[in-house]
Amino acid sequence: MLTLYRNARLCTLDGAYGWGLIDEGALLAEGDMLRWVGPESELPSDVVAARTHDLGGDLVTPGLVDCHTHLVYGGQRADEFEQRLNGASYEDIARTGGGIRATVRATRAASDAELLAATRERTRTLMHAGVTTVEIKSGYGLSLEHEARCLRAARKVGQELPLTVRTTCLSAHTLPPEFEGRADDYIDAVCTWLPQLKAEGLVDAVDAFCERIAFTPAQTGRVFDAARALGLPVKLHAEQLSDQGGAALAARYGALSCDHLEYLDPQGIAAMARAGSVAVLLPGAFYFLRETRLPPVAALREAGVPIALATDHNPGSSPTLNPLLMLNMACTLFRLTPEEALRGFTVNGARALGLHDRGQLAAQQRADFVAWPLHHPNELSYWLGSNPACRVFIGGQEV
Ligand SMILES: N=CN[C@@H](CCC(=O)O)C(=O)O
Ligand SMILES: [Zn+2]
Repeated sequence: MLTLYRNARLCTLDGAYGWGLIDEGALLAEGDMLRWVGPESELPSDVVAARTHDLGGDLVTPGLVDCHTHLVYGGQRADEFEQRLNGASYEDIARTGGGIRATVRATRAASDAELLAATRERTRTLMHAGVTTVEIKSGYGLSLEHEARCLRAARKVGQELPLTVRTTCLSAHTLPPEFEGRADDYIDAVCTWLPQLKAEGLVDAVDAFCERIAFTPAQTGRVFDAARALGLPVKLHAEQLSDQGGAALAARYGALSCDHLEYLDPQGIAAMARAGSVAVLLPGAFYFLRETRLPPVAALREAGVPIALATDHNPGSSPTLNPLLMLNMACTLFRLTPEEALRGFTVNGARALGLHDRGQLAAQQRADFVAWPLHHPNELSYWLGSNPACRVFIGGQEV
């Protein structure tokens, strides 16, 4: 059954460059896939659509892809925000039992129902802001039982809501207190959990935090070996607070993406370019932690590394559910162009998840799109902190 969506100003992002604007455009979908995209005047004359939607002249973009989030957690960390404003650093707080470990305590204390309800609410907020595909990481459970609970909550939300949820196992996020002084033993344990979590259908990818306050490159490599043995793709929190050579390591495993990257060096960039890994930049965390070291955007561009953006929603370093604010911050803080920012939150975000059937408006792409009451796509990164009332279509259905 064909459905026609007409009277739209399309921003297709089709091709490698440019907005791909089509005035008075139309989309034709069959089921959840686009079959034809173009000017309404060129719609094939033999098309008989069973249903027609008038999009009222709105700007229509591909659905947003939030490719890096930590949406499953208990509690919040406003107290640490206050501590940092009184002089403590993110690393100081982490080293004294706060930070990720504080959220691990709150997550373990939350019931299954509370975790599910909180995750559902956060995901729903993102969806109504234009997100049609979201990645959700574990990483605040840090035991087999609690990591499984977090990943189940993410999977359940993907079954309950119409958007696509991709799950990532981030058990190597930080060392849980019961393994204090035994980081290698903890990594051994994580490597034994992965087959069980995968067997339950809970894991689409594997991630780790390679950093002074988390795991070494050698420990990260062991997690990646275990992922590779299971045929699972990897991603990495790399070079956020220091240069550990994490991106180059991840690239050797063909990583889908390396994320954060403020301290990425030229060797890391070259390795990512060779491996085809996406650079996921996270302006929310950069802003919220008041980082000063900028990710090497110009060098990434020059090397042809695709750049994606994400909210990185988490309670410690990026407590935002506002994708358009991330577009604005990527432009103002990282000097991305508005077009690069939108590509980062659509087609390149999809690539960072290994998905090639979404992120552009073109035939054979999913019918995931957003109708915005705006005239030009550069406004998506312009209206600072406000969210235009958008209409979100996932698989051709308005949500
Ligand atoms: N960098 C590591 N992980 C998260 C923050 C975790 C936290 O502070 O709770 C991030 O992506 O920013
Ligand atoms: Zn993260």
